[in-house]
Amino acid sequence: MKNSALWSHEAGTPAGARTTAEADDGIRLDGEAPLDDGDFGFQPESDLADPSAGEMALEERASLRRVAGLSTELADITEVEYRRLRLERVVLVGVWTEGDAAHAETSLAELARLAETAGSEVLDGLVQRRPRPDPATYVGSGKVKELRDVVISTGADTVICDGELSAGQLRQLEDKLKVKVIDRTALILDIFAQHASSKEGKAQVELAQLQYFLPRLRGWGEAMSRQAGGRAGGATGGVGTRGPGETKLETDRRLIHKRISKLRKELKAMSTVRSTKRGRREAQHVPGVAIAGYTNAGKSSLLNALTGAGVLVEDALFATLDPTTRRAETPDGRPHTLTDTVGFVRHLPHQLVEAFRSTLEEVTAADLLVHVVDGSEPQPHEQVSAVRTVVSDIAAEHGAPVPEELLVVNKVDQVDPTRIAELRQLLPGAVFVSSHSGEGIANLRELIAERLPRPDVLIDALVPYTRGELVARVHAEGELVAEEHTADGTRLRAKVRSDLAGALRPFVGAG
Ligand SMILES: Nc1nc2c(ncn2[C@@H]2O[C@H](COP(=O)(O)OP(=O)(O)OP(=O)(O)O)[C@@H](O)[C@H]2O)c(=O)[nH]1
Ligand SMILES: [Mg+2]
Repeated sequence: MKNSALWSHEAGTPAGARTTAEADDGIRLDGEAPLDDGDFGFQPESDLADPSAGEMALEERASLRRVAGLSTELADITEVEYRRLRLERVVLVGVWTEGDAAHAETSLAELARLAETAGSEVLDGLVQRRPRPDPATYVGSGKVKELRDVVISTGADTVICDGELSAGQLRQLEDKLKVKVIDRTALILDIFAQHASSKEGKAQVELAQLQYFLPRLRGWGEAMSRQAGGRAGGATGGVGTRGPGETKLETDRRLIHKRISKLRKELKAMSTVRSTKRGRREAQHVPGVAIAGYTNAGKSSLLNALTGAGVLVEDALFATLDPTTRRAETPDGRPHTLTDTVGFVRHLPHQLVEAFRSTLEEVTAADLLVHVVDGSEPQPHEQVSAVRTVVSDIAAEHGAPVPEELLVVNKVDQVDPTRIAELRQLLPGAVFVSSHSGEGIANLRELIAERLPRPDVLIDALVPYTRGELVARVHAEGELVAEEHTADGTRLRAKVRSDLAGALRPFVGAG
């Protein structure tokens, strides 16, 4: 008992929950009141007259929230109905293996945010302190009964575990708890499924879901179909009937494998289109800036603040899945691109990292990484390191160097000055901005300009009038020092990149 205190969150969001010792082996976290309406807390910005593309997308998303049980191309596979999880009233449970109480609390609060983003109502949250998750039931077997009591007393229909569980763990827990059990990975995949809107995004999510699902087909599928049978009034067999037979499982597995390879092929074609586009930008020597960071840090808001792009902003996790690229100019007039990217999270499911490879390449292919951190978060440095881990993993996988990083602390309008002073210590070298108030944005533009790669070869050339396209390229790509129109052509002194310098070589020193 000593090391296995069950913690409890009352209904509602545990963010900012108080901690009160209750008994020697148990602590109850009395949370705040539950969110009173089914809304997800978006405050439309009243100062914007026209709805931007992002706002329209948001409206659309809001009106389409929680569509359950959609059939898909794979509808003949029994388990596929679970690909869109029907989470309604959930109890969260985590195993706290290391770190202090605050860590356990933050982790569960994040799980609650994820669950709410997926559209469910969080009824309670429990954390068990133990050295490692139980191999059979995730929480200790003794605690499963306690968890069952919480499920009964709250009327929950789903339990969400704060980790990635094996098929066996999921099945055993479902057997004992008699409600649906899912893990953090499935929850994140569900959010991605709800938010995917482009063809590429949808294919990426489906691939990730199938890959997650495949190894869990047998054990989990059995429990699931039994449960579904019970809920659906016995259509596929009531409680106690067996799951899909071995032959059925084999068929399902084959179908899923087939679908996976089809998706892989499609994604490969789409990624070629994306890299061709990027290649064209690179060929034009337009430097690329990627805006990356933890989910909900304000990456899309920052893109909007820097370019007026009007992309979707939402107080939800993983609002952005499709990268948006906008052209921008430095204050001294140099063109570059800014790309808003998909957010990161602690322990980003590896299936998603793999499926979203081409999207994530936008990050590692950038000349500069603007790494956005939410300054109002209690543990921003942990989010910073979670992001850096994913970025360096992707870079290593591609054999690419990690792009230079500019750390930006956002939402300073929500942070008091003492905390800002603390953050300056904690995150040295960071720039402080507010995408909402515009504070620090001009300074950020200057810093981006400073950090962007500059043309570095100084040339002095006399370009004949028949080669006007070279003069145009110097204007577009280089930094002009002096220009003079002579009888023999245009005399240019400029700083350019090495390949343009090469093209100009025949005319260097000709005057
Ligand atoms: N107070 C305040 N809120 C901000 C600021 N920037 C963004 N937000 C809010 O933070 C939430 C998330 O903003 P987004 O721009 O959607 O964040 P994101 O990083 O793109 O999120 P994902 O795409 O979901 O990963 C929204 O509710 C924004 O209104 C800021 O400077 N100040
Ligand atoms: Mg976003």
